[in-house]
Amino acid sequence: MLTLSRLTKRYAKGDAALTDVSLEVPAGQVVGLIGPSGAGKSTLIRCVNRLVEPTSGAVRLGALDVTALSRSGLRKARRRMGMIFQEYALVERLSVMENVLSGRLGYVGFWRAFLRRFPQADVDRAFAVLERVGLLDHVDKRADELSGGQRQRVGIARALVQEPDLLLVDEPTASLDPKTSRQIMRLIVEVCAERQLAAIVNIHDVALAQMFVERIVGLKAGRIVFDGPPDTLDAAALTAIYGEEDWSRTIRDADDADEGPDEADEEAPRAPRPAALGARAL
Ligand SMILES: Nc1ncnc2c1ncn2[C@@H]1O[C@H](COP(=O)(O)OP(=O)(O)OP(=O)(O)O)[C@@H](O)[C@H]1O
Repeated sequence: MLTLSRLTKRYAKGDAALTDVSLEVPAGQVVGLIGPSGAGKSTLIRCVNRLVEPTSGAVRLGALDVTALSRSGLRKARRRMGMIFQEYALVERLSVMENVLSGRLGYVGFWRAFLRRFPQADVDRAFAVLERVGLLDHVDKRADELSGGQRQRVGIARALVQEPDLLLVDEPTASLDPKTSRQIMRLIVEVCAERQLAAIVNIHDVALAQMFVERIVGLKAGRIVFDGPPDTLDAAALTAIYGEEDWSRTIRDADDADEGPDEADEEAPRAPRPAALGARAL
């Protein structure tokens, strides 16, 4: 369980980017974080692993108070938090396998990492995650020989090889075509279910989020203004998040929601809709 309690971030000279954000994400749940540009989505994700230091409030992962950790404690805690980026953040001249193994750097000593002598158990783990993301045939390819979708699969494998409890995902599909975007979202949701990972996915594409995640959180000007299942994200909620607009073409109505994505061979996992997770009017 990831717990954010009254998380606030005020950048130097800036207004508050996050104000009193409280959120609980249980193991296995994928939250789609939506909101207009500048709403604080990236700041929120980065405050969780303290790439950005929160000004106040607390982040807990299970029983661990991440906000109270020293530098060395934080290094260890970050092993438990996999991060996936929009631009993949791969080392272009390194192979797929080497990029994935870099996810184990938090576990191996400096010299082993420097000499790229990873323990066999790490190599075995890397093969296993590469098989899961469908890249076993590409392990020796250089990262710069891959398509965008394949690169993002490497990014996902690198996060998974850490054996995290939590995935922090920042715009994973922003550089991908619509079909590849669905495949990547599907993969993220599936691996979170398989491994019982909590995840926060920062995503601009509302329809894509609605298609795959079981819970949507809407941020506006650093505050949570919506929290509920995707089929409760109606015109009023979208207006609360983004402002006045004709939302009729954006909203997936209940009938569409039951149909799921259109490719028969790529049925999206039906996100559970826990009865307890009602929309919060905020
Ligand atoms: N390093 C920084 N220094 C000062 N202000 C910042 C910094 N990073 C972000 N901000 C400000 O904090 C606010 C939230 O920014 P953030 O990048 O978290 O929003 P976002 O919702 O992720 O936006 P986008 O969807 O455009 O990526 C914005 O007003 C932004 O200008």
